[in-house]
Amino acid sequence: MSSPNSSDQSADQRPGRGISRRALFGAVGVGVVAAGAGAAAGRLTAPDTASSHADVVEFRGAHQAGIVTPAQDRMHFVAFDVTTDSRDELVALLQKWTEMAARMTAGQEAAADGALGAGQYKPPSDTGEALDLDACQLTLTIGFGPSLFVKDGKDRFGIADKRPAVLVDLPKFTGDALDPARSGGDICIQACANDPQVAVHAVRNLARVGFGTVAVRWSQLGFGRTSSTSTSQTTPRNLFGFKDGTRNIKAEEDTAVDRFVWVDPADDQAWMGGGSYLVARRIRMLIESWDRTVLHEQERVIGRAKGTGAPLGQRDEFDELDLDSRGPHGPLVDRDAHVRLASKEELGGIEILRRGYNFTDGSDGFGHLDAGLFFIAYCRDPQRQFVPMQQTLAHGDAMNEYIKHVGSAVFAVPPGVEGDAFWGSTLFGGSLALRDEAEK
Ligand SMILES: C=CC1=C(C)c2cc3[nH]c(cc4nc(cc5[nH]c(cc1n2)c(C)c5CCC(=O)O)C(CCC(=O)O)=C4C)c(C)c3C=C
Ligand SMILES: [Fe+2]
Repeated sequence: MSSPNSSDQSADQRPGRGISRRALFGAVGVGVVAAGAGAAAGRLTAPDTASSHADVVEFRGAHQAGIVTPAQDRMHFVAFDVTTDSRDELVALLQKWTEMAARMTAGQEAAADGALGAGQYKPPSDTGEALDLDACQLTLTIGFGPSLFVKDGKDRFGIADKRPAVLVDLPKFTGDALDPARSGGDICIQACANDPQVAVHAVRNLARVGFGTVAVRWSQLGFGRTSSTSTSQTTPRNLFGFKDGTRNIKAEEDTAVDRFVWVDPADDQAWMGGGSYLVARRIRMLIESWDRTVLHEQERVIGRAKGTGAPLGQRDEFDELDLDSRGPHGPLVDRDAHVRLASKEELGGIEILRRGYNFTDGSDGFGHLDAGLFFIAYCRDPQRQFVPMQQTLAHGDAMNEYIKHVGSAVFAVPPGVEGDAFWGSTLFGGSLALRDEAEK
């Protein structure tokens, strides 16, 4: 597996990277800035390292960052509709976005001297709310939805024959209560960072320059990662209070990552080689019902102990999940327990990489919290991995009494950008250098 894009150098120290936003406005000790930024932003869960606000995650690489790179604490996810019919305009935006993303993930303004440099009589080309903040491990990950390729039977941008066969809308699952206004989209961008303001700043600036070419269809803020994607991370908890991500695929598991996450160029469409597929599900958690449920039932539903995260009948979090273990009253892990039905042992060996976030979006007007899990999965083939897994859960999961799927989307996530490539250049052709040449 190639390098997972990770770097612990701060943006200020990186050679040839230009000046970071924070360095521009005066250097303060990193620890001070990190503590201040986290406190001001009301961070709810502790990051794994003290320096996680200053850290830069390398933008360029064989794979996009934000997939197997360590999951950050906050997320802003956005889905766009493309509003132009012009392929050239779309490609120009993807090129512009790539340059902005490379800058912002390095802790720089969206454009050089963007917030103040254009003077008093022009709108700034950086909105400014991240001026004093570090990179905060910002990652920006782009994906293309099925409707970008073909919509209402129309080949919108001359790429219909490049649509991978597995990139189709997900089937309706039993119990789905999907809101079309929170589903689908032509393009998605997943922004993750250890400070919410950094993630929101990135999405806002990308949406701002997209005006006239794309329009925001829906977006979701998330806090408190609900998975670990690296063995260096502790397992966080979801809003049911359970450790979530214990048995997730970890970046260090090269064989599993190659088998279940990265698309092989020979799979179908060569332009997707080194990419992945992203499945997003907005899952409401019926918190009030859950909170009236006794601990024994909560643990039976999940199949793990709430305190330690250990499989029922075991002692420690990472003890083996033994689905054959039995007690005096039957299987220790119930037949409809979530972890049993979602396990590779029950699903013919299938696995996915989970990278979701908790959300709370106020209340629903009926006295309930609008809270839940913004579930994100990365997989090599959504039809052979996510779909059968979700079909099994939708039919039999004991957890269904306490959750409702209300949003859904699937996107093809192209490989990473290397050299003068741009987001989507393997799909559309061309390079940043060619564009610069043409503009001369
Ligand atoms: C289709 C895939 C999955 C959906 C949707 C899903 C929703 C969901 N999960 C939890 C809480 C937990 N899930 C856990 C494990 C787990 N979940 C999935 C898949 C989906 N979950 C998998 C593949 C696994 C691993 C199964 C295994 O091999 O053991 C756990 C246990 C801890 C862990 O291993 O991560 C919890 C807790 C919620 C609350 C939820 C929807 C709101
Ligand atoms: Fe789960």
